[in-house]
Amino acid sequence: MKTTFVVPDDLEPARRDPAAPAIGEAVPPHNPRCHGCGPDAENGLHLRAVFGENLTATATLVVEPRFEGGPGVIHGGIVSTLFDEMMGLANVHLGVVAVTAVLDVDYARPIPVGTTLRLVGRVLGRQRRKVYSAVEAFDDAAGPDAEPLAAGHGIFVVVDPRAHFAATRP
Ligand SMILES: CCCCCCCCCCCCCCCC(=O)SCCNC(=O)CCNC(=O)[C@H](O)C(C)(C)COP(=O)(O)OP(=O)(O)OC[C@H]1O[C@@H](n2cnc3c(N)ncnc32)[C@H](O)[C@@H]1OP(=O)(O)O
Repeated sequence: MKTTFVVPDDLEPARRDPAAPAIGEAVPPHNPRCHGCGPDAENGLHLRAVFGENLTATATLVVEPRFEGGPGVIHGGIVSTLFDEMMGLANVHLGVVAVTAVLDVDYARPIPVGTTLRLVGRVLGRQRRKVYSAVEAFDDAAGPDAEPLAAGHGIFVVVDPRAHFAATRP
């Protein structure tokens, strides 16, 4: 990967919220209308992620023709959306509400329509209100040792949801 995103080397360890659903359980959607994970989002991505060890969340997604950008390949904006969402879902381990401040995407390989992607989001650590997270997308058919097709990083900032969404929630 050729990203220039810098992960600080002095991150504080992130701690799992004891009240979070157990490892192996589904990550609850943060908003039923969320375009990434919401079951009620018309035309949404409907990602279903599962909590994993080491503050990870994993999901699979088939690249449907409606996700096409260049001929026969996934649109880069869809990859960005998947990455934002998968890191946001991994952050649920922490029991905080954190919104995206920075999203960095390394598009390493073209991803053909029809590919089954395995998406793995992971919390790297914290720095005051910031949560640093990472994500990778693999061809699920390529086996466990395959290189990622794309990878990303994010900085999420912990907010008070009542104040942050006060003006916008229905
Ligand atoms: C009751 C209601 C129920 C609700 C139910 C729950 C809903 C749960 C929804 C979850 C959602 C997740 C889903 C996926 C994630 C999205 O897609 S979220 C949507 C996209 N993101 C947004 O809309 C965020 C828009 N931006 C903002 O609101 C504000 O810029 C932010 C991010 C909150 C930061 O503003 P702020 O609170 O004033 O923070 P500020 O004090 O400036 O900075 C705090 C720290 O972050 C750093 N920082 C801030 N911005 C940046 C930046 N752009 N670059 C680098 N560093 C930055 C600062 O430098 C500072 O760091 P330190 O000084 O500690 O080193």
